[in-house]
Amino acid sequence: MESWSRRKAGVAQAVGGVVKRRKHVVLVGLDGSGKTTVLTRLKYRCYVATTPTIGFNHEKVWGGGYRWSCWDVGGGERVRPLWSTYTRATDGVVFVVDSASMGDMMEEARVELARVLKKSRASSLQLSVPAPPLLVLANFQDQIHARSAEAVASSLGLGEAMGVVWAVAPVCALTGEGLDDAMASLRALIDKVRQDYRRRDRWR
Ligand SMILES: Nc1nc2c(ncn2[C@@H]2O[C@H](COP(=O)(O)OP(=O)(O)OP(=O)(O)O)[C@@H](O)[C@H]2O)c(=O)[nH]1
Ligand SMILES: [Mg+2]
Repeated sequence: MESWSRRKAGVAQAVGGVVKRRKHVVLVGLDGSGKTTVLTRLKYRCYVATTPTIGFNHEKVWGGGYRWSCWDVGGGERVRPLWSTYTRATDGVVFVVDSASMGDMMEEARVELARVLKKSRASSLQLSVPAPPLLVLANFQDQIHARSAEAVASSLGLGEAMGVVWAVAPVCALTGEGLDDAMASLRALIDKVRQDYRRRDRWR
């Protein structure tokens, strides 16, 4: 009898493992910031030459020891209004930045980030789900003039007023440096947001 219930528990655990869903994550950011390079690096574990993304790319990838369903949306000015379609009800938003870019590009990134976060918060409110956390990838860290993660956070105006849980990770998509740590920290942010939301829900 005991061995039967233990076997049943084992089966339940195995099934639980299989049905556990991949976390859904969306890569957004200005054109040329390295989104597709990040995606292909996570998928193939090597550098793949890219061309500008017209629509989107989607891949199932591993990163930081977790499975992800990863959407990479083009960053050209004309397709940016489409970002919010992808960030709606996602588990996490990844904003990719060229840390070595000129000040006016950083300012453009700040404006676009604020815009996409505002829309993401609004749709989460509408769907009664927690706002997805934000991970900023401070990419191009191989460049000599690359800003540090702290400097990128400051240039993007990140702070408590953002209304979302956020973190900045220094990475280089060209070599893959920092990407696994970044994805692991995104997973931790997602878990924290879920736990906080459940805890708050219990007190309502
Ligand atoms: N040196 C360096 N080059 C990078 C890095 N990441 C990406 N690149 C290069 O930057 C260029 C643009 O990268 P993409 O990944 O195509 O940029 P994207 O954000 O997908 O651009 P769109 O699809 O137009 O939105 C490519 O030539 C990449 O090889 C990096 O960390 N360091
Ligand atoms: Mg691209």
